[in-house]
Amino acid sequence: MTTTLFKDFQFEAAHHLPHVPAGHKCGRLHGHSFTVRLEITGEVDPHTGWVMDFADLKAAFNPTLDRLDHYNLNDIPGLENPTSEVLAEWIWNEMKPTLPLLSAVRVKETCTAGCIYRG
Ligand SMILES: Nc1nc2c(c(=O)[nH]1)N=C([C@H](O)[C@H](O)COP(=O)(O)OP(=O)(O)OP(=O)(O)O)CN2
Ligand SMILES: [Zn+2]
Repeated sequence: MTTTLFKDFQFEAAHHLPHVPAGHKCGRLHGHSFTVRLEITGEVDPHTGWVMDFADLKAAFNPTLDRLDHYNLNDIPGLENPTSEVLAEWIWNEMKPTLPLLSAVRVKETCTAGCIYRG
């Protein structure tokens, strides 16, 4: 039976959305405390009792997190239109090669808004 585990990460970043209608609040430069949840789905190893070590998940994501934290997301190649949807897919594409068990990326911009990308 498969099990899904997750780990949450937080980073601060600025962005604006270049394709919103004129006057839309998100066309202006502003910032968020973003939350990213990585989900990993796989078999629980009967010896270790885990799908993978949370510490290994953290170590795998840290280089990507460092590329996002305290940057203007619009300046990062691939994030010129940094909606939650685009960011979630971008993180998936960054992480899937090193985390083959990755099953979902959740991005939250605010306490009440976000999205989930499942590949
Ligand atoms: N589908 C999407 N819609 C919006 C995105 C997005 O990434 N995908 N992003 C934004 C803005 O980045 C905005 O900063 C966040 O939107 P919103 O939830 O409206 O922010 P508020 O904190 O102002 O929300 P309230 O609940 O109204 O206080 C916009 N839309
Ligand atoms: Zn925003």
